[in-house]
Amino acid sequence: MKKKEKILIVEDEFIVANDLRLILQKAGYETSGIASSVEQAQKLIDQKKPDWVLLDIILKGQLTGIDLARDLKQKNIPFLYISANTNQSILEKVKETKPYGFLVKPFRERDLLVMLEIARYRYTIEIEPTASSLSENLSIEGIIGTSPSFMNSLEKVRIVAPTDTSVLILGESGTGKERIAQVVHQRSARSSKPMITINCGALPISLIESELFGHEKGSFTGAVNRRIGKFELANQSTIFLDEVGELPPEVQVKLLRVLQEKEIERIGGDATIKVDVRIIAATNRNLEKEVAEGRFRLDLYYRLNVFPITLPPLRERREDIPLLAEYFLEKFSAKTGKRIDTISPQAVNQLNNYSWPGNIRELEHLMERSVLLATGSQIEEIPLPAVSFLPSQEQPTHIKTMDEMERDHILNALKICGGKVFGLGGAAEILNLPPATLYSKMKKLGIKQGYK
Ligand SMILES: Nc1ncnc2c1ncn2[C@@H]1O[C@H](COP(=O)(O)OP(=O)(O)OP(=O)(O)O)[C@@H](O)[C@H]1O
Repeated sequence: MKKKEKILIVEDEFIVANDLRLILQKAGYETSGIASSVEQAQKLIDQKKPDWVLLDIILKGQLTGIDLARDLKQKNIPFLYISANTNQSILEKVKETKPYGFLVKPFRERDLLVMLEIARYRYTIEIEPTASSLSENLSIEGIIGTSPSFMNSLEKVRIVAPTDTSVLILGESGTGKERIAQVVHQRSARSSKPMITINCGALPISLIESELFGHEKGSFTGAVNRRIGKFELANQSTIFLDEVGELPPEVQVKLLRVLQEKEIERIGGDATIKVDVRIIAATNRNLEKEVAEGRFRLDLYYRLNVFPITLPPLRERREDIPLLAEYFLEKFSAKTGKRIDTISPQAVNQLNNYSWPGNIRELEHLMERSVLLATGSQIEEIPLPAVSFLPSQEQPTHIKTMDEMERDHILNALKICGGKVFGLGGAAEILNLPPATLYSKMKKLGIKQGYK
């Protein structure tokens, strides 16, 4: 070993912790101390900056080793679990944190040292490519995310971007469709000209046509000047048709004609104008359903759906939440001049447990608000909207009593947790309540256990 690596032991059983310390020291490692709770560990991490962390799962206090692992991931400190707890639901959570290993207690000295050696080897060979692929994502396009589902979409972007093929970007609101459209354009031979964007859902029908194709002076009341439409402006560049699913049928026909003929006519004009435009369209609607229900033309759907790219909702790429949160934290602390560099484990917990109906945009706004509200150097709490826990049909129509509110809130937490009350991923955890308190509240409010 060239330099003595510093290892922090996070373990609440003193005898095991001390044993670990002796084994490590004998093998030539330096120990950065012993912590028996997440809070204590965080202090030691800030003070001693360990190279590795050995992590037990159940610790003193409310937070577990898995909560700390999420924090370590953000700080890029590698870790290994040492625990007797091998219950399947815990292992699932453990896997999500991507540890460098898991040692089952009780263990022999040799088991620990071999696991550590392999983990250190893996870390040194992995850290390089990980850092460079991340920095490529960050610095070239400002696109954050390394989850498999998102990487899959990015791979499609890389393949289609340099071609002239039409692209259809699908995904819920706020998943980054416009951002990805920009990347497609920037990575194409058309990038020297700006991409022209039109939001098909934001214009009254009477204006869309003249927005898209332009009009001649005097062609209708109010057309006091000639106007160049977006298609003409996008000549030799890319046009981004956002919310294409909102286009009214009359305009769908005209759009189809442009795509087929590659020429436009300004309203009130008689000349046809050749245009060379690459099409990127996006929608958060299910276009197949729109076609089936007669709201979207099948022939236009075929024209647009040449190369579909679906962006996953944030709740299906949860691994990316901490990365994105950190990215926005940096962005907004730089913007406001506030020095905020960490997110508390409680707040990380909130981020990880929320359903993100507004996807990346919602996360971006919440991080901006959190930065504005923060008073110290850490984000303590994320101001999540309370009502989004309520399914829309249960939105309050009368003023509820506090008991009713509490009952609804607990029922919703239970629903999200699949009826699980205590333990990891249980309602007590996401409500930040001791299980006994939650049980007594449930009893008082008449909520039966086993509710799903
Ligand atoms: N991968 C990403 N990394 C960093 N920021 C992102 C990423 N994807 C999206 N964003 C940011 O999230 C916000 C929402 O993205 P965008 O407007 O592209 O979503 P959208 O799917 O087009 O939304 P809508 O359907 O509501 O128009 C933007 O501020 C964008 O810059």
